[in-house]
Amino acid sequence: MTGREAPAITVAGLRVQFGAVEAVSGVDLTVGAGQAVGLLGRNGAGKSTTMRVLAGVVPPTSGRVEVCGRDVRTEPIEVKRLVGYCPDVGGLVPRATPWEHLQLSARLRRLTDWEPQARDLLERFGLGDVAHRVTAGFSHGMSRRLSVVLAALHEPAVLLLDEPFDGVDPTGVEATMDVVDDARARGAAVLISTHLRDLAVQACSEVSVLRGGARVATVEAAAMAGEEGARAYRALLG
Ligand SMILES: Nc1ncnc2c1ncn2[C@@H]1O[C@H](COP(=O)(O)OP(=O)(O)OP(=O)(O)O)[C@@H](O)[C@H]1O
Repeated sequence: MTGREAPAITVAGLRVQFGAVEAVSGVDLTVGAGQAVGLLGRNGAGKSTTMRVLAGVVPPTSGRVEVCGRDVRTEPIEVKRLVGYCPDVGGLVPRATPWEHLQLSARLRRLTDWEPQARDLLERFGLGDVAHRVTAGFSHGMSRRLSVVLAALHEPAVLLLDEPFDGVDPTGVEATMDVVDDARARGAAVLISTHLRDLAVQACSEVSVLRGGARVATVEAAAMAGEEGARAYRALLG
């Protein structure tokens, strides 16, 4: 299968073991080009670990994980090139400014003509005024916003957003929704892990629910909306 024919994200029978802890014990997931899928589940369900495997940060213990047809195990550099990843925590250098983060990211990815896109993203996320301030003093929401900006800079084929809405105010949420919509419009695949069910419904076409490291359901996002969706979600959480 060539990269062009493959789904943007393929996860089949993923297991991840950390010593005695089985963080992921059977996740299957497919995200096609132009699709956004939400990952829901309780704390410790395995959402971030699944994201980390897709980002090439954590190796799978077993299973098949591919990004645009590239195996995360055998083609990690190519996978990192294809993916834009907003981790759930960390990832920012306290002594560096947003602009320096963007410069570094652009250099590592050998991007050219990236500055207009970087300025546009910083403005959209309300970070224009702090572009040259070190991130050490950033609030949680500001750091989240910058992490989304960094994930989106190179217009990746696969956008992985882990808790992008956590502690983010409504304008930041709106900017993130725009980034997701833009990504889908240019044919990228988006995977969003969040505890905010309503925002997952808003951003995504499908939602997968993880429980105890395994996928228990994949449903149309609309099925998770409102009071009825809340009941359906609670039933899936067990
Ligand atoms: N590096 C690690 N070493 C040991 N255990 C880990 C490690 N990373 C994750 N785990 C464990 O794997 C399980 C799944 O964690 P994960 O962070 O993937 O869950 P999550 O669904 O993202 O949770 P949350 O919603 O709280 O962010 C948890 O039991 C966690 O303690």
